Amino acid sequence: MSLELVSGTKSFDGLQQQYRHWSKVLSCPMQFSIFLPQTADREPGHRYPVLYWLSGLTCTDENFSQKAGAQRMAAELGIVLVMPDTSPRGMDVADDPADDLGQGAGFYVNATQTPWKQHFQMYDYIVEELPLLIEANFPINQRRAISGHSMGGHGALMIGLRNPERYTSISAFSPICNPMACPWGEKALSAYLGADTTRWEEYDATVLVGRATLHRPLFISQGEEDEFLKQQLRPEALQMAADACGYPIRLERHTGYDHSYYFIASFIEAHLRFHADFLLRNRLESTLVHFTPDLLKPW
Ligand SMILES: N[C@@H](CCC(=O)N[C@@H](CS)C(=O)NCC(=O)O)C(=O)O
Repeated sequence: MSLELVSGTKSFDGLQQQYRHWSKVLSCPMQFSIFLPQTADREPGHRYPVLYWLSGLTCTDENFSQKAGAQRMAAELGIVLVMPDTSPRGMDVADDPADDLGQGAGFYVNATQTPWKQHFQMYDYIVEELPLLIEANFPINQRRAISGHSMGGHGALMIGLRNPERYTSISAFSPICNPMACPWGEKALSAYLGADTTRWEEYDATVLVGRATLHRPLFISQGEEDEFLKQQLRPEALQMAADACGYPIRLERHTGYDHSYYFIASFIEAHLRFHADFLLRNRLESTLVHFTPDLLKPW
């Protein structure tokens, strides 16, 4: 798979870049942003761990890179940031005039319904295709963490809970915690997956938390003045499900903050430091909350 450099600029001694590539999984060209730290005191051949960031409704690969101010801490900690787009795009790709369906609103699922299924395979793109591409082309190791915002927070929680062997740690800002039971989720999951709600469960963090056999460190930040909190996000549903099955989650609520990137920018340092604690450890097993010997691998 070849990569085409779209733009590049120096930031905090590292590089902020955008690339285009052909996605076999999504059957269209895709763009992603990446921040590559460049730390003078690291030895030649050093390989960095990666944080994947999934953005929310209406976003592209650029919202986080331009608004969150994450590069300073990523440079200091020595973490690569990978920021994919939120859906397949293009004239030939199905779309909907609403903000919460179609292009810019892929919900990180593999669609099974017409007209979406031809291109909307974002789950496979984020879990399989993109990491392969990143790991083949950049100086990184195979330690991955995942985070995101709103629809992307849903994506990060759902993907992290389903793939604990792939990610050292999971975090989210203002995530859609229970998409099966909120208007955004009901609309998207019924369009992409059809009417059978048992298929929706594999994409709902509140359901998945109860099915997890391996617990990763999980951190959520939520603003109390978030305009979508009560109707769309429902962190209390996830907290209840996690408490019921003994999955430890750290849910921090912040007075006065809303749903915007101003909130993300205010707390991104805490999330990067949280992930660094696990990404930069010597062995993955030290990150396990519940020790499961079968899944231990040297890193
Ligand atoms: N327009 C949408 C919500 C759009 C929105 O708030 N998007 C968030 C993610 S859910 C975002 O990150 N927007 C882009 C930005 O603030 O840069 C609605 O009101 O239903």
